[in-house]
Amino acid sequence: MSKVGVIYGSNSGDTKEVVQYIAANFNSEIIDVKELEAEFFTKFDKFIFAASTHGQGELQKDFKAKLNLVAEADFGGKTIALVGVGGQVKHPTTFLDGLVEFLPLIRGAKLVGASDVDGYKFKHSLAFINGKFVGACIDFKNDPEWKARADKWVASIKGEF
Ligand SMILES: Cc1cc2nc3c(=O)[nH]c(=O)nc-3n(C[C@H](O)[C@H](O)[C@H](O)COP(=O)(O)O)c2cc1C
Repeated sequence: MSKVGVIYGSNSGDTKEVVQYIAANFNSEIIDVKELEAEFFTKFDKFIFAASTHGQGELQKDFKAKLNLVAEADFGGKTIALVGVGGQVKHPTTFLDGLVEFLPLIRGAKLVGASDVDGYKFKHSLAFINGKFVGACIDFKNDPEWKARADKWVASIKGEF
């Protein structure tokens, strides 16, 4: 199994906890996006980007501040899976919206890990495209079963990672 580079952005630690739980299933190196440098993208062929949504549907601020590095990286032949953490109860019209900020920047990559609604309730999400979320979607604060959801997602991408 080749090593997976895992990058997360998290305000209060929710996404950090989620991504640590997920990454334990892989041979991985995890970094806080605050530590991200361009060289990290040259070290692996597979990546997981994990970020919460804040503000009015915006990508977590530390990841946003490093999007220039994502835009400049060459993801040709590489595989990426996204993990979004958000809140469907208080933010039902912008649920996980921040996740889509990655999409135009990772065009060269093979994007894997789209997931089903699976009981989540929201009015609108930019991250919900063609009947699927573009990655794992986790409502850490409102979903006591989030680990089962994460397990299911990990099983769905195991063939790719
Ligand atoms: C001010 C504020 C704005 C938020 N806006 C959104 C939002 O637009 N969409 C969403 O899905 N979640 C939103 N959330 C919920 C967070 O994404 C959620 O609490 C998440 O678990 C935080 O994870 P973190 O600690 O890793 O940053 C917001 C939370 C706060 C405090």
